[in-house]
Amino acid sequence: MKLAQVVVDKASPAYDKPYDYLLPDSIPARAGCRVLVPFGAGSRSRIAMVLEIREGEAPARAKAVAALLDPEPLLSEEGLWLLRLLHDTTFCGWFDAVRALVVPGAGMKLELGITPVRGLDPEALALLPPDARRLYEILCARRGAVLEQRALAAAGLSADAPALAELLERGFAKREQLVRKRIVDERAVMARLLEGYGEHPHTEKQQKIVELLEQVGCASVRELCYFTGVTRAVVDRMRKSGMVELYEELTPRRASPRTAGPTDTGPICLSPSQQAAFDLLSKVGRSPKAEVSLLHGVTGSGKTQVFLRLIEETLSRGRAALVLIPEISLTPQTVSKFSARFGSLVAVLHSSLSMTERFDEWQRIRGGAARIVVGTRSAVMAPLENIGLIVIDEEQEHTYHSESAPRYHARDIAKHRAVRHRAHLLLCSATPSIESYYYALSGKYHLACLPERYSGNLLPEVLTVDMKTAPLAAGSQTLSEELCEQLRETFERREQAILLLNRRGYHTLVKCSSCGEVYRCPNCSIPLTYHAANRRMICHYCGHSVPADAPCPSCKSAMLRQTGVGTQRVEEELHALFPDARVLRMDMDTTMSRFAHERGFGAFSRGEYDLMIGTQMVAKGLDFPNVTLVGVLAADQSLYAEDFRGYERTFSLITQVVGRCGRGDKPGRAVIQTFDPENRILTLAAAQDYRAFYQEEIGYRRVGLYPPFCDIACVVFSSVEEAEAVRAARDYASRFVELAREQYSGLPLRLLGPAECSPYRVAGRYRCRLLVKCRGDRSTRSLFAGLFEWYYAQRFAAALTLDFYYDSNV
Ligand SMILES: Nc1ncnc2c1ncn2[C@@H]1O[C@H](COP(=O)(O)OP(=O)(O)OP(=O)(O)O)[C@@H](O)[C@H]1O
Ligand SMILES: [Zn+2]
Ligand SMILES: [Zn+2]
Repeated sequence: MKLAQVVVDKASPAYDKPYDYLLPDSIPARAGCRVLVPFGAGSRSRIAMVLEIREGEAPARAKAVAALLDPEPLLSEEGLWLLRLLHDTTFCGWFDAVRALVVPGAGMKLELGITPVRGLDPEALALLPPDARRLYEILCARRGAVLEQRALAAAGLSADAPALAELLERGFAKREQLVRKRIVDERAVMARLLEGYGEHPHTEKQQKIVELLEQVGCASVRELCYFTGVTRAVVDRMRKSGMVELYEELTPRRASPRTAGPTDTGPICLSPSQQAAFDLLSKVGRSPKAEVSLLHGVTGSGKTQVFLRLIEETLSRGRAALVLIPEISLTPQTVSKFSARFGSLVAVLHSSLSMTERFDEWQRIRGGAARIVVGTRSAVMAPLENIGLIVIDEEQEHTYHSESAPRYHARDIAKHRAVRHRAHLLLCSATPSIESYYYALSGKYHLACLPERYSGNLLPEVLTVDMKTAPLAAGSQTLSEELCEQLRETFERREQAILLLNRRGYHTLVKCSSCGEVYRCPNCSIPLTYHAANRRMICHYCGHSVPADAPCPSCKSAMLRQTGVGTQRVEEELHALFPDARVLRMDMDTTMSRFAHERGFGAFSRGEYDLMIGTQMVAKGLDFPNVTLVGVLAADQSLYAEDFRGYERTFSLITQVVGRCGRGDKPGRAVIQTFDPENRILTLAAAQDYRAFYQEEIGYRRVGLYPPFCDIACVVFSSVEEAEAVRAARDYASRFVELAREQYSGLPLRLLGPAECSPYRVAGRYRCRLLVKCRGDRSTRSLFAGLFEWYYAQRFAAALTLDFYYDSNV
């Protein structure tokens, strides 16, 4: 008896596990294919992923697989292995993992459709209320099943109108499930049935198409062939005999800016220190085992050139390369470097691609046409084969950690894949994570260094301005005289400047001038931010907004005064101070549209602006040779995060932004404005002394027991009911202590909390947190798995959610 072990989409957590189904001989499913299976109450069809097919005894009351959805496996053997890895290490739902591995263009979903029951007694029809009758007539006028929402909309009825329930109850219509495949063809040739199709004699194959079209109304020819298993010729014959008509539907699509052939084909010449780093790394890359290296190079040292050479070498050995970059805003520059050198061998994957583009790229990777994949976090799952090199640029960036399920860290997945492929994993950064540097020093990683800039320039000279005493520029509340003087000189020399302000909006706080109350979001425990563009106060967590002239919520006084600064405010001050300077603002508000980054950075690099001001997206990775001044406003901002990585992040941010200037042939200078000039982190970042920062920080991590000396698991409970979140966190904590004592007594574990998250309330939900310091081994995972099982058996209120983050260190 053939059995298919499957995991099922939309299974509730308590039932989310592999199940065995009988696999009839008529269904040629393989591991990695999706199938339809009867599941749950009423045995409705659900989409499922086949993990494994084997011969075995059928379990009692086993059900059978109902249909095959993918004739070719969607997940390769490695894909299935990654699926298990994601599930077992991040404790996500099985289908969360499937979705992380499968490109959305290949996704499908089940939807509810309704079909009318035809040929009923006209008298019975006449007795229906008018709404129900209209709906019934609309259903009858269409072929096959109609999506519920669509039918209701066509009848002008709301979703809760009784008409639909009436039709269903009285047997005038049936509900049925439709599988909708969401493949997006570039230019889809669509097919639909023509009037009178039933009168033509037709073959069995043609009957299959008729049935499918009766069900879905229309479908692309590709989908028709795919689902029915017939060839295109069958459809063509039906067109000739007048049963179906074919028509073209254009899905809008952006021409990819990728150049076809490489435009930069000359040899990559390396400086002596780049050459030395390359020689070391290339030797590591030839090792028959998986290896990890850290390339630690100061800002502007040319790390990109070094790994471009490594990629070239990897390709010449017939192996593929995967390159991860932290943020989409950095993509245009990096991608153009790659396509210039490798042309269409490069595939690009990031989250702001359209479905079609992503699906195209995914197919080029799977088909082997693309041998280099460049992308953000999720690209680490790319179905690339025979990987020889994985590069993670700016490896310390938190964007490599996924904030929704599956909550994986790209670096962890990359490590596992490197082992599987016996590949070389190369981590690059000017400010590596403390963990990576620790491993590099301890010999677990290979370490290559680029101690000086490619241009031969020194690192920028840094001036720290104490905002408690320094004079402000005339008419400004945010810019010191010193910074303005530097800006003036830079503009006079026709050079460019970058200003970093780590907050968006105009003024951050909105305060009542009579009672002093700060205007807070009613759903979240954080203050609202004023945005001049639409004159509203907005919550950056949940999007809640109120008009700027709303009265004070506690005293109803209309007097609301704003304090603090944001990018818009600084932009206005700059316009007043430097009326001739061309200022480009880059923050989340100005770059919402898909191509805004490309346009903005492109214009800046062509010299169309003198000054770029923005949030952290202007701080990292960018390479503009004409930038000679960097200013940091409110440098202390991110120092006070409660997270243990707060210092690391601040150090990195400041070092990186300072590193944006003086990269060409002219020296750079940076001005850091702060209220806390004595602060150690700031002083170290100003000196750009990574080694000294590391020495301090690693001592603190060792004493406080933080990574790399342990792993950290974070369990967050949230609910609209405060008491519920608190109780769940407490119960979980006591269950944890019990289990740890009874079954895992030898494990090194430390439980902290429950404590309130910061902010405590987001989008109306209260959030409580437990921290567990632990060691990332099998027993620890089994302890957490046991706790999950316990949790789902507790029948906590459905509105309560548990989020689990595991912060492992490579
Ligand atoms: N071997 C080389 N040949 C020609 N140009 C080079 C070479 N190495 C570096 N450069 C140039 O030096 C500049 C800095 O290089 P790159 O952007 O790779 O630095 P980086 O180490 O990635 O810096 P950061 O960490 O600050 O992003 C770039 O303009 C790059 O083109
Ligand atoms: Zn007030
Ligand atoms: Zn809010």
